[in-house]
Amino acid sequence: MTEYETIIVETRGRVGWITLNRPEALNALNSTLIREIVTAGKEFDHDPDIGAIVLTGSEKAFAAGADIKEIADKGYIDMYLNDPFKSWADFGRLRTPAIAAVAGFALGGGCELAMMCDIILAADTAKFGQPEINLGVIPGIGGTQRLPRAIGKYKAAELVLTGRMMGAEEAERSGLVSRIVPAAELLDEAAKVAEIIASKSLPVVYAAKDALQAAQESTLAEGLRFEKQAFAATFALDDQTEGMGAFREKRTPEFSHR
Ligand SMILES: CC(C)=CC(=O)SCCNC(=O)CCNC(=O)[C@H](O)C(C)(C)COP(=O)(O)OP(=O)(O)OC[C@H]1O[C@@H](n2cnc3c(N)ncnc32)[C@H](O)[C@@H]1OP(=O)(O)O
Repeated sequence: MTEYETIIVETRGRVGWITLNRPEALNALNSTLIREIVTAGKEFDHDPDIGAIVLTGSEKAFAAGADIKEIADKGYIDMYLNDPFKSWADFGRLRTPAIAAVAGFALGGGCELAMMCDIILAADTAKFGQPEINLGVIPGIGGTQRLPRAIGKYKAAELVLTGRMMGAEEAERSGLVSRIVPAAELLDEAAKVAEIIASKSLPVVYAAKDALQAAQESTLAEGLRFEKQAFAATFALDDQTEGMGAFREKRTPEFSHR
């Protein structure tokens, strides 16, 4: 089992939990934290006994963005050729559904990390934003691409160009978060959602996630073609026979993940 310095990694049943743990810096994403989140995510992704991942921070901050103190003195070549953020692409490619449970600040890279997840549950204390413009830079790990897709061009432009933060209610109204829950219930709700997903057939969950991803990355015609194939492929699975058989027999399905 890998040892971690800046995150807490646990397995609860079929759910893998990653808790960011740099409270002194509001979970600012330094190179160690980035490496550890990506490593833990990939380890869960390779474990067939894990059916969902929850990613969370503290009550005060999910993550306050890239570690400004670590990158402040870097130059163009450091950021472009040596790209300290390139491993985030691996997190974005995880096949296991990831749920971001966000309380407090999710800013800059923190907001971008939440948007790499499939579901965002927000505590009523959550605050989202892309304040990079205040630092003389722009978002660098997907903010200018995923935010407009999530909340629309005009809302995203206002946030990215002004650096304004938005609270949980505005984020929910805008379509950035799946649901708001009272802060005290955030982790229990995230656990419930994750356990429900993890109770389904793993290959079918992967297929559903792939199809949802295709909706973000392709035209409607391409996405519909992708869905048609993926849907037909589920009929090759034992779990389709089990799921539909269980419905006919009025019992709960027992998926074998095959
Ligand atoms: C991914 C890419 C490409 C870009 C980015 O993400 S750039 C970063 C974007 N994020 C920000 O600009 C947010 C920066 N943080 C803040 O504005 C504030 O900390 C706050 C509004 C989130 C919270 O303010 P508060 O007054 O409640 O707390 P602080 O005293 O400011 O913070 C406590 C402690 O944490 C350190 N901190 C906070 N954020 C970062 C960060 N992003 N990088 C490094 N360190 C951070 C802060 O300096 C302070 O520690 P010290 O007292 O030891 O300085």
